[in-house]
Amino acid sequence: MIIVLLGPSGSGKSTIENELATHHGFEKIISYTTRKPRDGEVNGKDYYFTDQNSFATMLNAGILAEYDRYTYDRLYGSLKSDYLEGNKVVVLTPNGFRQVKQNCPQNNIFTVLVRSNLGTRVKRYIDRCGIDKFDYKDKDEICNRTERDYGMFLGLEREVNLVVDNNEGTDINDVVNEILETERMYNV
Ligand SMILES: Nc1nc2c(ncn2[C@@H]2O[C@H](COP(=O)(O)OP(=O)(O)O)[C@@H](O)[C@H]2O)c(=O)[nH]1
Ligand SMILES: Nc1ncnc2c1ncn2[C@@H]1O[C@H](COP(=O)(O)OP(=O)(O)O)[C@@H](O)[C@H]1O
Repeated sequence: MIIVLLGPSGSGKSTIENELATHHGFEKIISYTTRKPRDGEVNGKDYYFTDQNSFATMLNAGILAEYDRYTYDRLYGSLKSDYLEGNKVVVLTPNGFRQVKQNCPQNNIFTVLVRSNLGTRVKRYIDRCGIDKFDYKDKDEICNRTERDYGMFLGLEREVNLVVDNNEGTDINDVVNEILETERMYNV
C-alpha cells in the first residue's frame, strides 16, 4: 500500500512520513525538486535536488507519475516506477495526488489529509525560523502560504480516505496509529 500524505504547510506531513519510514517499515518515495537544499538536507534522502533542465528532461521522457509547481515556481515530482508496488509513503500536493490517481494503479493508494488549525501552523512556522530571527519577510511568507493553502485544500476531505487532526498537544503517535489502523482496513 502507498500512503499519500496531503495537507497545508506545517500540518505535520513530513513528521508523519518520517515516523512511518523509521518505525513502521514504509519506504519513503524520494521526490525530485528544483528548490535548493536547506541546511541539513541530504540529496537522495530528503529529495533528489535537481535543476529546471533536468526536470524538463524527465517530464518529456514521460517517467513522472505527477509533478506540480509550488512556492516560488519550484517544481516537485515523483517517478511512475515508485508507485507500482511495496509499502511506501509520499508527501504530495493535491494536484500531484490527482495525477497519481489517473496515471498509476489506484487500488494500492491510501490517501490521508493532515489538518491542523491556523494558530498551530503559524506557531510551527515561527518555531522553524527561530522566534528571535523572525522578521517581515517571514511574516509575508506566512501570509502567502496561508492564503494559498486555504484555496488549495478547500473541500479536499471529500477526495481522501482519511482525515486526521494534528494540532498543538496532539501526540504524533496517536495520529500515526490512526493512519495505520485505518489503512489496514483498506488493505484486506
Ligand atoms: N506534487 C508533488 N508535490 C510534492 C512532492 N514532494 C513534495 N511536494 C510538496 O511540496 C511541498 C513543499 O515542500 P518543501 O519544499 O519540502 O517545504 P515545506 O513547504 O516547508 O514543506 C510539500 O508540502 C508537498 O506538498 C512531489 O513529489 N510531488
Ligand atoms: N503532533 C506534533 N507535536 C509536536 N510537534 C509537531 C507535531 N506535528 C508536527 N510537529 C512539528 O511541527 C513542525 C512542522 O511539521 P512538518 O512535519 O515539517 O510539517 P509539514 O511537512 O506538513 O510542513 C515540525 O517542527 C514538527 O516537529
